[in-house]
Amino acid sequence: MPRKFTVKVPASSANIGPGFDVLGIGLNLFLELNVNIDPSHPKQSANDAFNCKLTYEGEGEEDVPLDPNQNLLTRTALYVLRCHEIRDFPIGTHVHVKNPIPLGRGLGSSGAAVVAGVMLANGVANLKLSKSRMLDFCLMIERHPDNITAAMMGGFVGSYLRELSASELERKEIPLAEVLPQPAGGYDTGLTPPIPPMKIGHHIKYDWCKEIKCIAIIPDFEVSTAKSRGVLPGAYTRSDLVFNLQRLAVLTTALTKSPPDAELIYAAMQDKVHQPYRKTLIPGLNEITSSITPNTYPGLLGICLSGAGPTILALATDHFDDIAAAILNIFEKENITCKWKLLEPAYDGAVMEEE
Ligand SMILES: Nc1ncnc2c1ncn2[C@@H]1O[C@H](COP(=O)(O)OP(=O)(O)OP(=O)(O)O)[C@@H](O)[C@H]1O
Ligand SMILES: N[C@@H](CCO)C(=O)O
Repeated sequence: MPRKFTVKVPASSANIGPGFDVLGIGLNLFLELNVNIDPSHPKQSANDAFNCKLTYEGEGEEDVPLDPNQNLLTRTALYVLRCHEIRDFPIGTHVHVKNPIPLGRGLGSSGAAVVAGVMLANGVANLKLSKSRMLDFCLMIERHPDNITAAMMGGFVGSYLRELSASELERKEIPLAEVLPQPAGGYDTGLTPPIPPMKIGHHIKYDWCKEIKCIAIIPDFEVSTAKSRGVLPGAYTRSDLVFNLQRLAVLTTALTKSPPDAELIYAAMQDKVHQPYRKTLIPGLNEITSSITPNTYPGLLGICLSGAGPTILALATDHFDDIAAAILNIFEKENITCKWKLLEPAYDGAVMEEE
């Protein structure tokens, strides 16, 4: 019997200033997979490894590999399938990807792809995994929970990885290349995929004051998360950690209150753990986070780097065009062009709809 279903996964913004690797917001920009399984069309092109034909439109269409052996989405799905002793996609699987999330810009494109890959495996093989169990699989691949949790669960979330026992650590502290061998056929060499321990990630969904909108200013260059993590120090001073913890504690509640308190939120979105180090990768970041304030721009609540950058996230209740123009202007002085989007939280997170 032919089957059709759709998977939709939101973009996300992580950190929100002081909440490095902790806070995330799912955003209403959705990676979409249209999945069609028709056993009467077993093989359609030379690239159809593992019974899967992959087609793609949108952000990344020039660069994203369409070989299921190489593509992050299908490699993730194959990892989950192999953990359930399933070798291939069902015969005649066609996955069409529509992606509006820019790659390598700090809007959680890789987190969305990983979540979508896990949901794809769950859907094609009817594994009936809960969202919480699917999160475990995602966290084996992307090992900071902020984007992944926001993409899977939606809304404004705080998350942590639980401390694992020594025997669980043996299974989790596995090189990424063993979880996601590239090509995905690496499992054929006899490697058994490492099955995730249960409940690796824990999260809480905060309320969100609905008047607060999210302005994303997206520069036209990429900064890979790996590179942006590479510039961070291995240790911090106590005063810098306390600075962030104090603000984090205030921010998670400040963003739930109506009307929002701009002075409180602006100060609570300051950070000393990642943004100061990342300004070497993102020209203009320092000026943007220090010169555009609620005093000079009414309606603005706070500004931060989105995820690992280079996108800037501004939270605001009003005057969105003026705030975006001020940020675009600073980037322009650095010869950086940008596009911008007015977004809102994606409250429901990832969804699968069967036709
Ligand atoms: N839809 C997709 N299909 C296949 N691969 C993707 C897709 N989206 C992202 N990727 C892979 O993830 C990489 C980008 O991941 P990276 O973590 O560097 O940035 P990001 O997730 O966009 O930003 P951040 O983690 O800061 O929010 C891309 O270069 C590509 O390899
Ligand atoms: N918390 C992560 C988000 C990017 O994936 C970082 O800032 O590096």
